[in-house]
Amino acid sequence: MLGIGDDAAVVEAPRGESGALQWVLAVDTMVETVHFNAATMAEADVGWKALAANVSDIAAMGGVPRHALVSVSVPRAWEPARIRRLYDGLYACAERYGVAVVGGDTTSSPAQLVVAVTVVGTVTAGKAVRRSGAMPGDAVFVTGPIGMAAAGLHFLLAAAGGGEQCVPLAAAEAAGTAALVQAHRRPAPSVRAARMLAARGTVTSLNDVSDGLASEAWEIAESSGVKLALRESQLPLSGSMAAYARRSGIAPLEWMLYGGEDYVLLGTIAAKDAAEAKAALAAEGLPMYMIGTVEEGNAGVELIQEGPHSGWSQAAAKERRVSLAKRGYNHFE
Ligand SMILES: Nc1ncnc2c1ncn2[C@@H]1O[C@H](COP(=O)(O)OP(=O)(O)OP(=O)(O)O)[C@@H](O)[C@H]1O
Ligand SMILES: Cc1ncc(C[n+]2csc(CCOP(=O)(O)O)c2C)c(N)n1
Ligand SMILES: [Mg+2]
Ligand SMILES: [Mg+2]
Ligand SMILES: [Mg+2]
Repeated sequence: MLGIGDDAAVVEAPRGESGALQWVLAVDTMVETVHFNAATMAEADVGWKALAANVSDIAAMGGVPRHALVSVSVPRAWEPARIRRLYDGLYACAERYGVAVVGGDTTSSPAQLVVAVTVVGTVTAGKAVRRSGAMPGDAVFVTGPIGMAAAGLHFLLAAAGGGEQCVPLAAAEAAGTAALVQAHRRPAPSVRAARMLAARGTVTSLNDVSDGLASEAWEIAESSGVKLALRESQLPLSGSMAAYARRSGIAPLEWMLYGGEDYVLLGTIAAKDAAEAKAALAAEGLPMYMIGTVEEGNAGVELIQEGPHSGWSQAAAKERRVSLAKRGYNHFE
């Protein structure tokens, strides 16, 4: 009802077509040197990703993102054109996901750029999907490949060589890493997939992958009081990521489990609906990868690896289980 221009925005309380709605609220912040630097992201990418990370949290509740408030703290030295470009990217994301930017705040910053976005969404009353509903027997799934964003970051930092120039996409195209760089700069949260899955009523938990698959799996495991057993061979491995990992001498599994910033959804679904849900999403061109199962037991995450492998004990020749560390991106380590 009232957007930018007054002390606060006014929005109509939502009324659902088939019943009451509830608000879904989230905020996430991006800080220069922590979440990006001059080499890894152009201004427009920062704007896109700051909103996308929030849209992803709304998706992870099974909600629809609707309004955003954008707080920017801008270094004094910035040309106005730079902040305009940041907003071009932010508005491109807003348009893509049907979000109305209804306000925000602007301050100077002594040195670094900080962007904090608050998103308001809605969900059918009582239908928000929590992290706590996973049940033994459920199937575990993700809605997209993982590890690509971390691989993209690795490429960008290497290509920048410590310099301040934003690495052009053409450099990534030449190196065959454009998809990785775009996964890092322009994540595409799974809003449509989440809506479709939540509507089926068989999805028991959801969490978006910001800090890494292992970390998000641990969050579901702890919050649901279950064990998640992930099968390594089922993890969706992007071909370009695997190729770049090989060239860089890095184990792709490290990026897939602990990289983060994928902004795909990790979730659990009643086993009897898994195949049908996957087919329903596929019909809309949306991926859904079954990557494991929920088991009874102490909260934790295990990875099932398939052998044989040199170095494995005889008993573990065919497959073995390893506990995954509760590790991922941590702001204070
Ligand atoms: N400083 C804070 N004050 C109050 N609540 C907070 C604060 N930081 C986080 N929370 C709350 O803790 C919960 C988990 O937050 P967290 O930021 O880990 O979630 P996330 O956005 O999914 O993860 P990420 O920040 O990695 O994207 C949320 O309910 C969030 O609102
Ligand atoms: C220059 C640069 N260095 C490191 C990283 C990696 N990184 C930063 S924050 C984060 C997790 C998500 O953040 P949050 O938990 O705040 O949502 C990750 C994986 C990066 N993106 N850019
Ligand atoms: Mg957060
Ligand atoms: Mg989240
Ligand atoms: Mg988040």
